[in-house]
Amino acid sequence: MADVVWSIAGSDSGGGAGIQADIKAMQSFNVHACTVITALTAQNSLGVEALNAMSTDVIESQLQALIHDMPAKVIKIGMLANVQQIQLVAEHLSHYKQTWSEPPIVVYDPVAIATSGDLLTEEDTVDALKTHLLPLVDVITPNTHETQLLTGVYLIGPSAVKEAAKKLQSFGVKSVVIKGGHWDFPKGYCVDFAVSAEQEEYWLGNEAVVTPHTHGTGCSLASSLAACLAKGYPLKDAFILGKAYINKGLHFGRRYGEGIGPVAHTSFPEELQYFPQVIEAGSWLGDELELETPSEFNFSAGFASTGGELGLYAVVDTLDWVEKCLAAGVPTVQLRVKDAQSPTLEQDIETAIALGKKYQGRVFINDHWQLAIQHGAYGVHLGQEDLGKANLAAIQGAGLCLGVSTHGFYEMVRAHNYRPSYLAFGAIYPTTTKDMTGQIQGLEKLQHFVPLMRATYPTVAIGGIDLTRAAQVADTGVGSVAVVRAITEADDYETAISQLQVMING
Ligand SMILES: Cc1ncc(COP(=O)(O)OP(=O)(O)O)c(N)n1
Ligand SMILES: Cc1ncsc1CCOP(=O)(O)O
Ligand SMILES: [Mg+2]
Repeated sequence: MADVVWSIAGSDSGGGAGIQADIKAMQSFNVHACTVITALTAQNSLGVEALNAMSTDVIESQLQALIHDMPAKVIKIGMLANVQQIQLVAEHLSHYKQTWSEPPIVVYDPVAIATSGDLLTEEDTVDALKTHLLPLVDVITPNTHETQLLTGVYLIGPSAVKEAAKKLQSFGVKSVVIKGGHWDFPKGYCVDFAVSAEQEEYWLGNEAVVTPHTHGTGCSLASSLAACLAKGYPLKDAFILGKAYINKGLHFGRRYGEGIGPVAHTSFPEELQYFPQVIEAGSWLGDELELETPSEFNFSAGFASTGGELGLYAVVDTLDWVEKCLAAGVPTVQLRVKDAQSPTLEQDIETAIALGKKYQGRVFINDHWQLAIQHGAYGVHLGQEDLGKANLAAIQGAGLCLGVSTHGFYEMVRAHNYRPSYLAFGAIYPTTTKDMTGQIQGLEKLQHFVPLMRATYPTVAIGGIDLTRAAQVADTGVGSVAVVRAITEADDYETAISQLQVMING
């Protein structure tokens, strides 16, 4: 199925919000937008002059036209003008969810009040939304006003935001994204909260972009998030990309009429400056949000520098392979021993570090950071789940380099909080070396990861890379290619190493 997203929403004659914003945002993420128009607003940059709701027959005919010809991966819903519209759309969604072989993901941006302050829906709709629509919604993206309207929870602080999100989930919504654009907490910041269907909570935040040209931000965020979900990105990635897209759009927003202008529609965000921070416990924003388990880690200090890109990177599990790779001129080697009970673990780590010194190669130790510090390794490689467990301050204090695995945009922005020595992106292709189910990134995503991070970090691509794929991976501009089987299962490992080196280094 092609990446088709439907927008069920109102038309904004001023071109800044509603259907018009949705199409532009979806186009920026290279998905195809189909539209079902629920209302025609007569609107300009100064406000809403009239609202003409479509009859349910007109909405029904638009849905019928799309159902068989262009079924959606994601259905994004914006303005629903009255109870009849809510009931009709809910009936359709319920039917699609039960009968489509690939049921659509439903994203609902509960448009209630325009940026101008004008009401965009009849007042008796809240009960109908709760009864009919919310139980069918996979992701809801209300702003603070809409959250308060739907939940009755007044957002006086971070715990109230969490309480409101839980209440939305109690109405049947799976995941909740509460946008903090109108919240101004902490002062001058824009902080958003998300909780997933699995109850994982996280906050994203950045300094508020100061501009009057904010019309259409809500619709555009929900549409970019919907587009990313249609491309198969996990919600965390879709959300952080949506935020970056809006921040960039606010930066380039401009006036077209007498009043406030619309958020600009630009392109897939590939500039780190527009991305929000993933807020960690122990950081300044984390403290403001009263996040638990404050860590002693100094976020701004950063880890030792590798002095440049890492070139061919061999990930191996024996000393024999460490030595063969170093002797064949591989500049970066990782000892990856997954058996923490191995009786020779410490000895192997010590010897691998000594071999690195002998051959003047960089030897990273996977997982076993205490032994790496103890024996003076060049560096340590850790996964995302290790970031909260390992003593990063000790690794930093001992002057070791730190490499961090990332599997998507959210994780790489999170890793950026720690200012590591390099970032690894994976798995690019399916691999039999490690179970990476649900974490295959593909070349297209790598093409976005590299420009985002290359100016700030040495970059590494890993997972399923072999001689047939290394050239196209290197073409993305990634600084290093990490491989296991391409070396250890090669007929002639030395030839494989030299061929890989040529592909990577040109
Ligand atoms: C260069 C490089 N990138 C990624 C990984 C994966 O590390 P991690 O996420 O810690 O998983 P395990 O390797 O421990 O299974 C890596 N080892 N090296
Ligand atoms: C350790 C690891 N992390 C992500 S993919 C991977 C294994 C890569 O192995 P291969 O190069 O054999 O596909
Ligand atoms: Mg590991």
